[in-house]
Amino acid sequence: MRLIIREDPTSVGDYIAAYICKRINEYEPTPERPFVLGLPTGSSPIPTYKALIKMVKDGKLSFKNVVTFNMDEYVGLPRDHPESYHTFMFREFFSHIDIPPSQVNILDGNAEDLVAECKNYENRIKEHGGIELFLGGIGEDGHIAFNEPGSSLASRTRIKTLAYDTILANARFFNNDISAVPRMALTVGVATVLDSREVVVVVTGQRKALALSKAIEDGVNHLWTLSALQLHPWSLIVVDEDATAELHVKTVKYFKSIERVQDEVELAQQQLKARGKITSEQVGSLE
Ligand SMILES: N[C@@H]1[C@@H](O)[C@H](O)[C@@H](COP(=O)(O)O)O[C@@H]1O
Repeated sequence: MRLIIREDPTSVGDYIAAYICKRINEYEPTPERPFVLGLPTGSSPIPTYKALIKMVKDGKLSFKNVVTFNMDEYVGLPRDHPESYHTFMFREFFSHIDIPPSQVNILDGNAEDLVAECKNYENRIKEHGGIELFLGGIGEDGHIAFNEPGSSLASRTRIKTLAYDTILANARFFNNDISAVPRMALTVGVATVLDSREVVVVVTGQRKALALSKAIEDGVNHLWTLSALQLHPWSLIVVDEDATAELHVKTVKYFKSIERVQDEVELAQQQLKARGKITSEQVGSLE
């Protein structure tokens, strides 16, 4: 696992957007071999989406050959509700980039058969050859997607009842009316995220500091589902200074030092690639 620390949420967004841009461009996606990208909602990824939109507008990046899978969706909220994750994703991102809407996958929280909807979603991901890079966010209780505390670390896409903490946290999007927050959601599972070839997680703000320390300084634990990332061979968490408030100084120093080494390794790999010694797929990463 790597941890990248940046000054504020805007710099975090810029870093992640540049990272995703690089990955997509290196992959050289085509209609036959699209780049499969997992995406989150929430306020934390908004600076990333803004930076990605700018890259598309500046002609540095295209989503024409990208297929996306969103992490989660509320159950029972009309698709055109301002707080549905469908609405969120088109408002904050998809409407501003060049992705064909047919390449966007978002769970349908109004499906007649929710269990079948979840099963089909997993199958669709498999049919696309799995997710290349899953971008995620976390809740204050350390949940990734809607994998609330106590979720199985082997979980797959399914229906979840939201934890009271999450309902309280998300009430801010529903005029602070707790009763308006849906009680259930469809969400990819922890194992669905872990199956992705690469996972990048955005964590910003002091209110996420405890979750971050539990996820990276304590052991793998289903009460802090982000901690499952410790089992992933290629994961990256990008945080702002506020989110590091609960980390040990030693932890922060360690991760800052490996960022420098990572840069050197990446440069050496790019040089090998430029000299035709390795392919794009072989350009590795340091864990
Ligand atoms: N289901 C979503 C999560 O996927 C998201 O990570 C979290 C964080 O939201 P924010 O970034 O607004 O703190 O919100 C919801 O709970």
